[in-house]
Amino acid sequence: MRRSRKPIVIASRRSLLARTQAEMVGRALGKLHPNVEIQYRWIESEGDIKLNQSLADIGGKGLFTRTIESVLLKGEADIAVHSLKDLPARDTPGLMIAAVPKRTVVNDCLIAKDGSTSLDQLATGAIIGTSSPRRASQLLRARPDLKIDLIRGNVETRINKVIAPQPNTIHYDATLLAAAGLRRLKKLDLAARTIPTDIMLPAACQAALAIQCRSDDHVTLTRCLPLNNPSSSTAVHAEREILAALEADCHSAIAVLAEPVETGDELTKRTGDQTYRLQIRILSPDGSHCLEFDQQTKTKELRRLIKTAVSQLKEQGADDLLHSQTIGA
Ligand SMILES: NCc1[nH]cc(CCC(=O)O)c1CC(=O)O
Repeated sequence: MRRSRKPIVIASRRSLLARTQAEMVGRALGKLHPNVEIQYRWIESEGDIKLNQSLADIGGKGLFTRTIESVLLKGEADIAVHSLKDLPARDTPGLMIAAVPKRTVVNDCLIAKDGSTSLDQLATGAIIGTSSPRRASQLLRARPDLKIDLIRGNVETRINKVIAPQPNTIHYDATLLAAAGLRRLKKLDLAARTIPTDIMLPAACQAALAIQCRSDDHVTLTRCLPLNNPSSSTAVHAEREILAALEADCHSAIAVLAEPVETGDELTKRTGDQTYRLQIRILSPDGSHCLEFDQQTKTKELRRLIKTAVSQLKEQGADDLLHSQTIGA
């Protein structure tokens, strides 16, 4: 086959999950543009190098993504593929999200050494490895007896730290991981152990991928556009708007989920007049205080609902909860 057009260079982290995701996007782009060569640039991010420290301590959310973003800004790649939940809520100047592919299962999964598949099966005082304030506070809200211990490393490392620990290392009874990542890594038995969202609401943008490019690169933008799923995109942009408006950071125990509600109604599908359910949960580190928002609206009213949610949560004291110190700090 003749490959005459400018190649598409995709930048991504080197971790197995990041690589798998980048290759999923690469394959989809290859199918759309059979005459365009797809190349990859695998990049070591700061977050992957400083694995023994808490994410919150070493620079927070942007850590995994900013090295890759700088490669993109320098023109050394055309596209970056990220887990959208790892991207800061506001776009880096000069870059934009060109497409959000269809989002898969949003839940977290319980990975327990004894095979427990729900929180109530865990032994009293079980030690749960997580460095996520969101997961820790919701765990403690459901089960105040649990002990939380910091855990870091990529997905495979964390599974091994629980299931097959090295001698003389910290013992963990369980950890929580996103089902979406486990599925992409083909760990389907573990991905089946989902926790319902009424107990464990996911992080904003969990399970969604971001295909990012330079805002002025119209060729690449146009090439990526067919990979965009409009309802997943609307949902995650709503979630990012909420994080930005609340100025949530990596210390914040906040969960946000905007979900298209299945009405099954043909007219709704045709007119795109989709209903979204917006859920927000903000907690104190120990889970004893919890602010919640849960309402539905149509696409065209979503902006207004976000504003209502943000002002309501702020009135109820969200700022104090969001900026109090949590585990890992
Ligand atoms: N911060 C790590 C990270 N970023 C995205 C995912 C999972 C995949 C996703 O949410 O798309 C994970 C691991 C995890 O939380 O289990």
